[in-house]
Parts: sequence; C-alpha cells; structure tokens
Amino acid sequence: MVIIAPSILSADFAALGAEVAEAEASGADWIHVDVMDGHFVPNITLGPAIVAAVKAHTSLPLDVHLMIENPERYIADFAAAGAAVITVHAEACVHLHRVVHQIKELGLMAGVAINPGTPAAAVREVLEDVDLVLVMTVNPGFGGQAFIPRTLHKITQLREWAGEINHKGLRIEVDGGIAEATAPLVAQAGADVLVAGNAVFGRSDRAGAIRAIREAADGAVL
Ligand SMILES: O=C(CO)[C@H](O)[C@H](O)COP(=O)(O)O
Ligand SMILES: [Co+2]
Repeated sequence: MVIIAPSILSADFAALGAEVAEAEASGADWIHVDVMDGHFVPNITLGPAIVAAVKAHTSLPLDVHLMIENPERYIADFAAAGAAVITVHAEACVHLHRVVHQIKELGLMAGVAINPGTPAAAVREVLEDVDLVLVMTVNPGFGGQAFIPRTLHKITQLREWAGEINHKGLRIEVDGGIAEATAPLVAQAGADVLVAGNAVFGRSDRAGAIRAIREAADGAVL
C-alpha cells in the first residue's frame, strides 16, 4: 500500500490550515512540506513557524523536505515544530552520516533526498541508517514541473540494495510530476511514498485526485 503525501507547495498559502485539514479529510496519508532557502534551490518558501502552525490543523505525519544548505543547523527547530519525517539532500550535506543520526536521535524518521543529476550511489553508504530515500523526479525548487523518466532506474536500484541488506522497511519516496499517469511507473519501480502537489492541490476535487493516484499506484503493483 502506497503512502500519498500531498505537497502544500501547491496549496493556498493564505489558508494552509484549511488546506491541510481538507487534504486529511480527502484521504491523504502524510502532509509533505517543502522548505526552500533561496540558496540550495532558486526559491524561498517557509520555516519552522509555519510547520508548527500547520501541525495544529492536522493529525497526519508532517513529512518535511529540507531543500536548504547546512540543514544540520535547523533540524532541532523542525523537530520541535512537529515534523515526523525530516529529509535532507545528500548534495547539501558534507557529513551526511552525522546529519542522518542527528535526525534519528530526535526520534524522527530520517530521509535522504537525491536530485535527478545525483546517482543512487550517493546514498549507498547510509542506506542501512535511513528510514527513507527521496528520489527527486524533477529538479527541486518549484511545483508543477514535468516528471523525468530517467530517474526511474534509481528507484529500482535502491529497492535492490535494500533487499541485499535486508532493509525491508525502507521507504522510497518520489517527488515531482507525480500524477495518475506517472504513479504506476514509480510504484512498479519500487516507490511507496508518492508526493503530489499540483495533482492534488491544483484540483478542486482533492479526494478524487488522491483516490486516482492511489488506485493507479496500487493497481500497478498488484
Ligand atoms: O519538492 C518539491 C519541489 O522541489 C515539491 O514537493 C514537488 O515539486 C511537488 O510538486 P508537483 O507534484 O506539483 O511536481
Ligand atoms: Co518536496
């Protein structure tokens, strides 16, 4: 069973409380929160205060995707704000192993993300330590971009490595351009957490959108 995590990047930022409450009522499993610093990616979004504000409007796990430089400086703040999952970018961490353990020591799920131009091997040495690998299926920074099919082989490779080290619980998340049409491709490759921004918050029928993505993904792995 896949986890569907709507990304609030495509929600109405002036009504985030109502938006996440509606996503929860519409069948979402996690809420994906995109944090951008204007340095690691060419866009700026939100910080821990907004995460804490969102947390007050949903009981779903908050899946915090840090697209920031020096993420180790802010992990405690996002944990205190109510994050359940914190994902850092491999490209942003000189001491990736240390940062992963910093997240785990706070009792959270630890994730590592890789950009489309980064090989799966960039996370191989910490695969035993992480709860989740996020394979970016677009270049991070903006919602509403087209899915990059070349990323699919990395999902397959990571699932294979997880099997070799008997890491059965490893979550493989995909983010960017995920919709009804692309969900079967990533699910077949081995992804089990699907982030969708535009495909959920860009539609008025959020329940229908979430259902369609879920059915497309689950149908592909039956
Ligand atoms: O991390 C992100 C962008 O950097 C977002 O989570 C992602 O782009 C979701 O948007 P969409 O589903 O519209 O592509
Ligand atoms: Co994201």
